[in-house]
Amino acid sequence: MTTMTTTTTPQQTVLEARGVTMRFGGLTAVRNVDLTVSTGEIVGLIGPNGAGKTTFFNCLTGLYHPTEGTVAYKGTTLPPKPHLVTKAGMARTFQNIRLFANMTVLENVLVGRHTRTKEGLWSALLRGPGFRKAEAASEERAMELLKFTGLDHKRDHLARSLPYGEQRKLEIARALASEPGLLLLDEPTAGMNPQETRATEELVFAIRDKGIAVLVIEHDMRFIFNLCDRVAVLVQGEKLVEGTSDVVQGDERVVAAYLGTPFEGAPEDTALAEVQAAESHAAEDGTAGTAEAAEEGDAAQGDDDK
Ligand SMILES: Nc1ncnc2c1ncn2[C@@H]1O[C@H](COP(=O)(O)OP(=O)(O)OP(=O)(O)O)[C@@H](O)[C@H]1O
Repeated sequence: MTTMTTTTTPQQTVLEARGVTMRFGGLTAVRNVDLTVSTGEIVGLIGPNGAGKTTFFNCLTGLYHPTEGTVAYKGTTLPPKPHLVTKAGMARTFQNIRLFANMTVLENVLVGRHTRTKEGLWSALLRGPGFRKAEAASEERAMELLKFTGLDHKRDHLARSLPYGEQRKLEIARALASEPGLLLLDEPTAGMNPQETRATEELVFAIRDKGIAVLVIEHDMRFIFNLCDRVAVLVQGEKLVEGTSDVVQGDERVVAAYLGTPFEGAPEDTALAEVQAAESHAAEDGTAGTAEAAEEGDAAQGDDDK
């Protein structure tokens, strides 16, 4: 047996979700999901529509109180309260953009800094005197983030006047304003054209290079497989597969889950194998061509065409 020597940089676990389950009445949207994200990692969370991805994000970020399970950030279990989760170091964007539409680009980022200033959210939104004082100190950092996301030239534009792709970038800038160690992105390229998607890919790599771990939900598979060090696949609330992009792309269960087609070992497959075995047995016995065999053969052909 050969011994393999690996050189790995020590990684810190940033996020550790254990046995997360979320039930809505009789519906279990997320079932017993474990997931870890470490420093320096970009992890993807994929799955068909309704698989439970956003519900899982909501459990991680305190919007939902999971029915079972725990969520820890850098070894400390988080209370299910969004502002405390953000304060601890986890920030997120939303599937449906949630900006302050009538505030400027700069103001949106400044509001995102409220967990890192002494002023609270209401003071930031109402722009009280305390906030104005803190604002002066925060502005430099906010401008750095606008530059980083390529929005510095739009600082005084109202958020609602930005094109869609820039609104998504602004959401990311605002999330970064809370100085997170982990950024959760919910469908960051939804509605983007291919150029904007590529730019977002570059932006996520740059965020990772700044030492911020990233967990991203996305339906654009090219984006996910280009970007992620590891991908977890949720299907009907359960984690079906987790691995590198290559492992996930090569897993027939994932393809089957997306296409709704049977895979090797699936019950439909066993039935098909039984039909084929019966057919060849009939052919050996010289009974091929009977009505029964023809019917079974048609059924098998029908399955193949699906
Ligand atoms: N607040 C809620 N109350 C009841 N059911 C909910 C709630 N939120 C989500 N669900 C249900 O939980 C399941 C998972 O939904 P979720 O939005 O998490 O899936 P998703 O994987 O994010 O889907 P998509 O890719 O379409 O965004 C769905 O059946 C959904 O209808």
